[in-house]
Amino acid sequence: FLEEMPASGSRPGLKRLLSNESSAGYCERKTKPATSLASWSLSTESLIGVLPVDPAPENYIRVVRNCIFSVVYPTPFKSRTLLVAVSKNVLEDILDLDLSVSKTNYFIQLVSGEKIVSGSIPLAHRYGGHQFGIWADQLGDGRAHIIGIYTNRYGEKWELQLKGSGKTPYSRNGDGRAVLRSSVREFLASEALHYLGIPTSRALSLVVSDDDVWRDPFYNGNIQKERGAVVLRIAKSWFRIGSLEILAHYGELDLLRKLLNFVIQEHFPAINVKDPNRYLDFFSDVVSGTAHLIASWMSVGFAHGVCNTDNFSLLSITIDYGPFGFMESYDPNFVPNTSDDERRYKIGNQANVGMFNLNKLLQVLNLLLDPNQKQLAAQILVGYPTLYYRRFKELFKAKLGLLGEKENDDYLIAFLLRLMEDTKADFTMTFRELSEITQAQLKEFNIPQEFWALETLSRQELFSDWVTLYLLRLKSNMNDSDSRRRKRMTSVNPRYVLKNWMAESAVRKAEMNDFSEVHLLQQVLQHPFQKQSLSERAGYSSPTPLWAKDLKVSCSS
Ligand SMILES: Nc1ncnc2c1ncn2[C@@H]1O[C@H](COP(=O)(O)OP(=O)(O)OP(=O)(O)O)[C@@H](O)[C@H]1O
Repeated sequence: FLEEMPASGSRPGLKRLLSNESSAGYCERKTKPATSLASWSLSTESLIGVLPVDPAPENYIRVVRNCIFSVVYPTPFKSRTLLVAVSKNVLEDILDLDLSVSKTNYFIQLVSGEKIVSGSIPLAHRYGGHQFGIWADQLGDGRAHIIGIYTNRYGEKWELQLKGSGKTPYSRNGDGRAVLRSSVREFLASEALHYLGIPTSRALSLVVSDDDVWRDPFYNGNIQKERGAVVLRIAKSWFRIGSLEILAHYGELDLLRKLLNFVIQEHFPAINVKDPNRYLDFFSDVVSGTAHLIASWMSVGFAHGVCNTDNFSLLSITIDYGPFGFMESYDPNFVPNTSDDERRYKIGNQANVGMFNLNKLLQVLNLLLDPNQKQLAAQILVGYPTLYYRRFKELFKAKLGLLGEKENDDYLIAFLLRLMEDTKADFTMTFRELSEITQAQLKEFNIPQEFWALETLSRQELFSDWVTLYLLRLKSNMNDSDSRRRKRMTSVNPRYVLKNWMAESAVRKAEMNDFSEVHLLQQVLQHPFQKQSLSERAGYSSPTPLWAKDLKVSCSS
């Protein structure tokens, strides 16, 4: 992780925005969540009142120019639908609705795309992007519909989007659908990242239908029948780097300016939209937000899997849960995406790919900058590696319980990661067990039997050297005690992450209409830092079961 970064540069002055705040930060609510949807309203007016819409009203696949959105209604499933899961936290704390609302017919109709809240005009967004490093031209929401924006009791605006809800003008060769398998994964993982404290889109609900959807999961001609599903997901904004790239590519510069001004005005309140340097400030925020986001992925071993520019949010939140994976045994070459033959999106390369994507954003912004601003923007990008590495180090120091700054901290972190790489020790559980073990136990190499990850790590002959250095470093923590260290470390080192085998186990049951493990994982992953008996019994902190040792995740969704 440490060696693959490009050389660092100077750090630009930065105003950090990003507020995908966790609900934990909310003050206690004064009003009760609504028990009916009767007066609950959604609208897309705040988008389409400002940003141009495709003049063609018909829903057919086409090249679209000079607009940001197409008006297009979701296509309801033909068969019956079933509500598989709901996030109570999203429903109550963000959307101000009582859980009882999710039991109503109307709710299921809304979250499956069968009905639209009266007055709200559903939209598909036009965007482009670089996929695997190559310009892909027009992409757009080919199976997603923004069904409205909700303004909650804090005045926050949240965009509600269905994924898997039917064809749009941007569907290209696709069927507009998503399958249950990938929808379970997106539903669980986006919520899991939120509870790990990582900025992300959230998921309100997961609906499955009996509609047939045909997929070739491993692109080997083995086509199988699956079931269509829809996730209702929410974000403050769904705009991506690709949202700007398409406008730059087609020379739609007035529209580019308009969209940028809109994004800044709506989502970057610290930037004055009249300031001639606003695009520089915006770039600076996106650069730091992206650096922080990727560092936080690394801190929990999360590999996004498809870091294309159309999957990189302008708000630096995690979006598009495709063939993502949480790394199990530590390996910087870990690639969750089976179709990424060149390993472009391996976990150890995510920070570099972030730089590539930010450079694509820079190329777009350069069209609107004067020569002096262009120079400054280039310097901002040069500062990205430093920002990334600083955040990475902060997070890994916290994972090791280190306070203050010591000369050898980099070495201590790199040394441990190297030991983990050599032994293939489990990433999540190594850090967790280091959080749970006492210094006295470590000193005596008295590793409790159930600490299987540390046991693996200890097989490396240099383990004892590392422990000696680590214990020495812990001594230099000011005003600390071992119990305080352990408490700190257990609050940042999760015991449970959504490993592929867990998601797969839940998916296999869900395909048989048994949603119990989806619900169990949903519950467990809301408290990833707390030891839970149900989760222990399910083996979620145990070594990967044998059946899942060579599990591969399909990229087709
Ligand atoms: N089955 C499908 N039908 C139509 N379009 C699709 C389908 N699958 C993917 N696409 C489109 O292909 C592009 C890239 O796909 P990708 O899987 O990265 O996106 P996605 O997961 O559908 O969307 P998002 O990034 O919003 O989560 C997007 O424009 C997406 O809308």
